[in-house]
Amino acid sequence: MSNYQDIKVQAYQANMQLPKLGLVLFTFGNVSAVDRAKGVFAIKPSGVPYEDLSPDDMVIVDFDSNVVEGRLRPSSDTKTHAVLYKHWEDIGGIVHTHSTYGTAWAQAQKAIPIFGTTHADHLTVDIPCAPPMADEMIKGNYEYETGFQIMNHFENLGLSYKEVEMILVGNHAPFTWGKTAEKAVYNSAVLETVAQMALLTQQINPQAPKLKDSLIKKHFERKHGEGAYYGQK
Ligand SMILES: O=C(CO)[C@@H](O)[C@H](O)COP(=O)(O)O
Repeated sequence: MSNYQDIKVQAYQANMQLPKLGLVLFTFGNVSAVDRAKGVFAIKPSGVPYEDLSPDDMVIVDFDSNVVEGRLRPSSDTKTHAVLYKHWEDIGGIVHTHSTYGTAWAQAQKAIPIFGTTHADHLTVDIPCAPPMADEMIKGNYEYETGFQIMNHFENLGLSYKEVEMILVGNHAPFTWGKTAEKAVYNSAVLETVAQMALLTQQINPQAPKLKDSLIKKHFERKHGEGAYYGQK
């Protein structure tokens, strides 16, 4: 039995949610789960169909992207996950998908506007879209630089990764994170449904206004504020 069995199982189970939720096709996408005490994370191997995966196939990697344990090559996006784990100390899981609607907004290089209460139930700002990667980053350490592209965009916008757990990378696709891999998958599903709703909203009414501040506050706070009353005690 591996010393990292817990995170291997967490990463495996979270990865298997992606095709179930319709967030990936073929071998697209990847999920990782971290063990902060051991300084490693478990991530999907690269290019292996979801139906062929088992917990033992998850690859254990440290925050400098060195493989610590595993028979298979880790996800091609491993360095992006490693950069985010290294610098954003509270996150426990990361997801990358090429889900259709989220990716369409990323390809259009547009943040997803906060049009409705579904969006405000989860975050109070537009879902940010980082600029596409510059040529020197693409020629250099591409996936590593993608991690910094994400972090720099959060810093430029003055956003906290603890409050906004999702981003689009321009020309590429969504990344989400959370306290656990399971929460990061939930965030990917939220991003995708909100992306679809926003696109339809703009098609129906190209001048659709964004949600007013009072409704943003009401919906976010009734779920996440001090006096939250959404759901059961
Ligand atoms: O971003 C991409 C492809 O552009 C990747 O996310 C793949 O969709 C999945 O790659 P592996 O995790 O299997 O290497």
